[in-house]
Amino acid sequence: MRTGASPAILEIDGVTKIYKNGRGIRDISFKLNKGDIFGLFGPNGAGKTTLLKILTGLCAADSGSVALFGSRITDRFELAMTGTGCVIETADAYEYMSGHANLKQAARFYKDLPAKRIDEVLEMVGLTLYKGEKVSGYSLGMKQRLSLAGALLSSPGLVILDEPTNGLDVEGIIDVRRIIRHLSETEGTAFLISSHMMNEMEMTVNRIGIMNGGRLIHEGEADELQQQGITMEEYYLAAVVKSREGVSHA
Ligand SMILES: Nc1ncnc2c1ncn2[C@@H]1O[C@H](COP(=O)(O)OP(=O)(O)OP(=O)(O)O)[C@@H](O)[C@H]1O
Repeated sequence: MRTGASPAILEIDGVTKIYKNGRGIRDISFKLNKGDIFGLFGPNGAGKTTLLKILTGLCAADSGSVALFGSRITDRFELAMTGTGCVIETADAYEYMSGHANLKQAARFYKDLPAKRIDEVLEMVGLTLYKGEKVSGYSLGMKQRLSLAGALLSSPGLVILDEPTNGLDVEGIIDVRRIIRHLSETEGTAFLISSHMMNEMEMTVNRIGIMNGGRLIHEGEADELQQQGITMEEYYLAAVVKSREGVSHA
């Protein structure tokens, strides 16, 4: 059971970012606690990537605040990002290097990382057999797994994943879900996972946020829906349709 006393791992408060074309995200607020697996769902263009980019410092919000592990990213970016692993959009790996060599390169950014950690994360994502092969010969799914391995290198308390099952086959999707659940249960790692493929993630998340048209139109516990006897997909479609009707009637 989670207590309200422990500090939030991630706290987003009133985040707004509007691009020059008038689109973007408005007034987004929610919190993540230790071990939470938060699924951020929404159709294409809902604003998920914009939010994740703000959370990881890739772009700045117009207003609102983001705190990671109690530190605001605008005040103490490096401190806030310590303990956060992320994969935003397709991660770039050096194609001419092996998977292992790529991770060795990435490991240089972290102080005091034990050498065996690289093999540990490769094992977690099921790439041990292929670790010596050049990334140029990897499938998209293998590249996704390598990105995930990179995000796990520093044993982060929060992992942010943008569309983590993109390009994965069924087995790969099941593996990614297994890794996420295992780390949440055994290490208390929190995950923020954005996806427009709700059915791929609904068995993994314990909390859901639904974005549409730049707004968070629903936020709550995943099992609330089970108690109501509706699937996450049914709820999602109803929420998105309702918010569209709200906009068109406004
Ligand atoms: N750099 C940009 N300049 C102008 N508009 C942008 C920019 N990036 C995103 N947008 C717009 O902001 C809105 C939110 O886009 P965003 O990429 O965050 O959505 P998304 O939910 O991640 O969608 P997808 O699943 O397609 O990646 C969209 O209307 C998009 O067209």
